[in-house]
Amino acid sequence: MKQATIIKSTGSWYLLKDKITSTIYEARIRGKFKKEKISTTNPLAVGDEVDYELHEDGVAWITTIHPRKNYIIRKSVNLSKSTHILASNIDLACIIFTIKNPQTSLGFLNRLLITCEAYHIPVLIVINKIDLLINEEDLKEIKEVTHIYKKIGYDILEISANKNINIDILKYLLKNKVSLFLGHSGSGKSSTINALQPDLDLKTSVISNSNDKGKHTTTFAQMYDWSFGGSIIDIPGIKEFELVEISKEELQNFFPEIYKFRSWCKFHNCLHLNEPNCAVIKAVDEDEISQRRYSNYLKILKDL
Ligand SMILES: Nc1nc2c(ncn2[C@@H]2O[C@H](COP(=O)(O)OP(=O)(O)OP(=O)(O)O)[C@@H](O)[C@H]2O)c(=O)[nH]1
Ligand SMILES: [Zn+2]
Repeated sequence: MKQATIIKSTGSWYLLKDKITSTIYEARIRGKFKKEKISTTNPLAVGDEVDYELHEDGVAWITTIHPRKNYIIRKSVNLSKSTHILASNIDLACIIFTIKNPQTSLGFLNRLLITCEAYHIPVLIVINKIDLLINEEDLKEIKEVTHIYKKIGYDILEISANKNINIDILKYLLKNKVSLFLGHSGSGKSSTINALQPDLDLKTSVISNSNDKGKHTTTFAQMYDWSFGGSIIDIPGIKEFELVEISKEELQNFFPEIYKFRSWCKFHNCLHLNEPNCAVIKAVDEDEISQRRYSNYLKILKDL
């Protein structure tokens, strides 16, 4: 049986890349196979590992899809109740964060982190544009941000895409992994990708939907290989992740440092608001949990 990775998925046809030869084939799945997976509008997503048979006409027929280690979804635009899998089997999400030009709020960073936690995607926080940080205040902020997130256990790397600072280290961290770049508009995702590999040139594939008289265009995710090993999944239109649907009770599970202390709270259903004998509030008072993170937890909790 031949094995491959899906590198492009439009819902009706796919591109896959053979695991051994790296040959790319147009691929299809049988109708029966499709119907078994009714909960999503697309049975196969970029990143999926599959088995296939190559037919004489050069078309690869997908026979099996391997279990996904993780995936990200988006609510379908047309069918509000169903979901659409955007990508799967992601090894690393690179969150591009900036202290200034533009200033990325910690709230925004936290929302991306919560989403990655919920999807079980490992994260690297990349602080870009460090060439701009020259005044005392900026340097203090970068030190504090680094301290807060390192203490929780997140990996952090300072870079400058434009001044080529630490790009070699980033390359090393991305090598042989399937990654995803997330961040605010203007944070420097494209610049960073360009610094890593100038000739990569992510092309946004726009395909018009023939049922819609060509008016409607849809963009699809696609996987591109790095020349240094590994690949990046480009998902047009997900400049920023939306917060996944989570309940008030679940939120704390996605703040690793709150999750760590919760079992010592007096009440098993403690939300760490103002309950008596709350181990999380105590940890905040003792500076074991960052006040800024905790405040943001409360804010997100309130908004849920
Ligand atoms: N000073 C400085 N500017 C940078 C750096 N990286 C990116 N920029 C600038 O920031 C601006 C935005 O960079 P982009 O790479 O387009 O940002 P993006 O995240 O891809 O933005 P969207 O496509 O809107 O999501 C550009 O003017 C870049 O030149 C850096 O390391 N230092
Ligand atoms: Zn508590």
